Amino acid sequence: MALCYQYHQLPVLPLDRPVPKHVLSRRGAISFSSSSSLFGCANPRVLSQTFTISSNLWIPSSGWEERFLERRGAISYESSDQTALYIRMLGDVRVRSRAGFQPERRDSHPYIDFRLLHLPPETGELASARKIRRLRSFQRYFRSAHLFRGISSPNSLCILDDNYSGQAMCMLEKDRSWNFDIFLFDRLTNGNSLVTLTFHLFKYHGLVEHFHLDLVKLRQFLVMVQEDYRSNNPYHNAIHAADVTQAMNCYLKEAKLAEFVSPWDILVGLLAAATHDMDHPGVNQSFLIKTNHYLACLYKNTSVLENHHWKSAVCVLQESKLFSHLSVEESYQLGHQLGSLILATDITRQNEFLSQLRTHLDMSDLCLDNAGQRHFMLQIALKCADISNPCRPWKLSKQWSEKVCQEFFHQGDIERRHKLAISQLCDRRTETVANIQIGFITCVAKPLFVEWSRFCNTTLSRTMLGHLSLNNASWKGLLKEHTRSGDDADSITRK
Ligand SMILES: Nc1ncnc2c1ncn2[C@@H]1O[C@@H]2COP(=O)(O)O[C@H]2[C@H]1O
Repeated sequence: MALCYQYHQLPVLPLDRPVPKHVLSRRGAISFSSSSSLFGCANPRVLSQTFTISSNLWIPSSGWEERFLERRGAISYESSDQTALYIRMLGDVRVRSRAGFQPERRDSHPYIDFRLLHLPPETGELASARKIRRLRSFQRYFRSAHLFRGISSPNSLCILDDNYSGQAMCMLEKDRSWNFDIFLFDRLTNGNSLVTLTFHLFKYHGLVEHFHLDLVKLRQFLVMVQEDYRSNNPYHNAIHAADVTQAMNCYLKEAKLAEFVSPWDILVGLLAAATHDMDHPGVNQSFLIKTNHYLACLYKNTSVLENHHWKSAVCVLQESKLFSHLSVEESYQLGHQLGSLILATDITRQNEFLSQLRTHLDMSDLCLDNAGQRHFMLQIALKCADISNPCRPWKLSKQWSEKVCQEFFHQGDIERRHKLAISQLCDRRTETVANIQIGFITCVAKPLFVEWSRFCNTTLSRTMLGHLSLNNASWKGLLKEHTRSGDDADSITRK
């Protein structure tokens, strides 16, 4: 069965209509057959002129190939990769036809316009769902357009926004607190935690002055990054990126690193944290491989997602022109080091990094005034930040655990529905959140954080290990309770 992966709204859908020659994808993403010469940067603004949307499927307008090819001049691509000019996936669909649509407040939950409830009944459930999705896209567009221009919402709730902004600013004063509640911060910033936090950190670290950054371009860049995360992913969304950026900032301030890191290291570290999961589709690599997704083909089944996140980041960097004043060599180094950090977050490479770190610590041979070794420690720091959620206080950690498992189980549901082999940890009928957490903490998180604590030897690194043990114990307690009462799998996290 031919499968087409729908980005904005899982699941995989059987293709029930002829597909235009090179176009394989649906709304929210565009892909091309691997043999196509049309690998290029699918910029939403270009695509909205080039394609029309019909029944949720992108249909090319006449002359689209020429127009699309024109765009290739502005695309970044690896000169070493002959076939693969990079495809920037379409992060959003701009729906422009809804004049008079009033924006409403949005918190970290998906936006829903409740007037949809009053639509005539014959529109049916599917049509309503589609409209909700389109309105949500519009909301994102509207919100970002306002952010660009610094315009606040015209309705009365902007008074509350000011109030919330004040509270968010108070939170930023404790930007290095390990108890930093990123979920609350996201609500207080009206869903803009990634933009607000990263913008603040760039200013706090003096990166704006040091690299002569244009503040407007910086904000536009961060808005584009945030927009490229998919808000309907329970876990791999912009709040996760903000959480990782906050953790990375804490780690950059750890004495052993802080003594040596340069403004350049801080710049690359924060950029990598903010962009490290850009345009994550909410499914893992094995899913992309088994559904013959074009990204798997493009990146030859190796670090497929991480390569995609990196290339998405580079595209947005270029589009924003934030670093257009850097020399060719500096720009190359920025892209290269960003890639090396993001690629290190591939969890399948965990042992490779862990054993290198162990060896260095055993030999006490880490020399952080060497740029290469500093970069290695930045890779480790980003890896730690990426999986730091089990080291947060229980109230925060539990939420992340539920979200990541929700994403796993959603993938498993799709696989079951389409009679694909259900990926490890993704079967809600056999797995529980508690079991997954105990396994993840024991086999993945603890070994890494033990070494990290050996390296840092600070209060923070010991605090993280403390939370890790407490959280593990809490999950074990929940599991025991669950086993005694014979509850169903889902109820285990409700307790
Ligand atoms: N709390 C958690 N429980 C289980 N797996 C996790 C948890 N946090 C992170 N992960 C996994 O660690 C992976 C790190 O890389 P990814 O973000 O691609 O995907 C992440 C998840 O698969």
